[in-house]
Amino acid sequence: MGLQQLHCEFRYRFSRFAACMQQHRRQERAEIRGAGSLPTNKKVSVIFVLGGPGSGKGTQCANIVENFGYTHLSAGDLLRAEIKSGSENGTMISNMIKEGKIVPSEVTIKLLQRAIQENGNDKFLIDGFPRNEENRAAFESVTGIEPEFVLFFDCPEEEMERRLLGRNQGREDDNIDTIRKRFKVFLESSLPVIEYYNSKGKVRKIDAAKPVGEVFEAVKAVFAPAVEKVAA
Ligand SMILES: Nc1ncnc2c1ncn2[C@@H]1O[C@H](COP(=O)(O)OP(=O)(O)OP(=O)(O)O)[C@@H](O)[C@H]1O
Ligand SMILES: Nc1ccn([C@@H]2O[C@H](COP(=O)(O)O)[C@@H](O)[C@H]2O)c(=O)n1
Repeated sequence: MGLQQLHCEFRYRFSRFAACMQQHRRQERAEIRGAGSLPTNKKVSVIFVLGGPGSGKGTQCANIVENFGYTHLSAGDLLRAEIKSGSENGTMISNMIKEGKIVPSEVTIKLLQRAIQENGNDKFLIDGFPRNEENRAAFESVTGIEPEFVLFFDCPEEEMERRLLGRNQGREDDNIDTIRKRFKVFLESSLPVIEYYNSKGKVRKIDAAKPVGEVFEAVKAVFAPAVEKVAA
């Protein structure tokens, strides 16, 4: 075999190998979707709601739901419900939450997938997710969903600490030791995700240190133009 023939043969074999790999990866992604009973063809619009612990995400999500027709999915609430349900992952999740650590993405994503699938709405506020780069990349590759934008509640630590210590909802992670751990995780793992979306022009930053009503005025200004566009 001449050198040129050898080169052609190599190129042919390599292109077959590359096509094979591509097909394998496509199949793998489809299988993961199926395994999570994910909406394979449900078209949804998603907004990620991010911010430090106690920045007021849940409070503002309730206002957005009431005014703009979204469904609120809190990753933390779904994890707490999973513990209560007696799931085999319950003890692991409970230990992670007590330590302020981030639960493995596959667990949280399955819960989010199920909640999206079971809900009749097609507009979701996903609160407290993605919490780190692994959450972000896994969600995108498993669901193929990209957020419309990220609503970021920016609040100083002292104010968040004051709010969490006064929340009084019996949460096991609202104690000073766990709160400090959660702040550390937010700074080290969650802020980089917000920076990632910021570099793509997707972050809508809200000054969350103000009173609830004033924060919601700023939130409305983010949502209202989108609603006006649909109505026009
Ligand atoms: N703008 C605000 N001013 C004062 N208190 C607030 C404000 N927003 C929320 N709060 C109060 O602060 C506490 C934390 O708020 P919320 O639960 O909405 O925060 P969060 O960001 O969802 O917290 P987490 O991430 O821990 O779930 C609650 O007791 C809430 O009533
Ligand atoms: N994507 C997530 C979201 C939450 N957690 C764990 O739940 C705790 C409470 O979350 P809140 O949003 O309700 O404050 C959080 O500290 C994590 O332990 C998670 O692992 N992954």
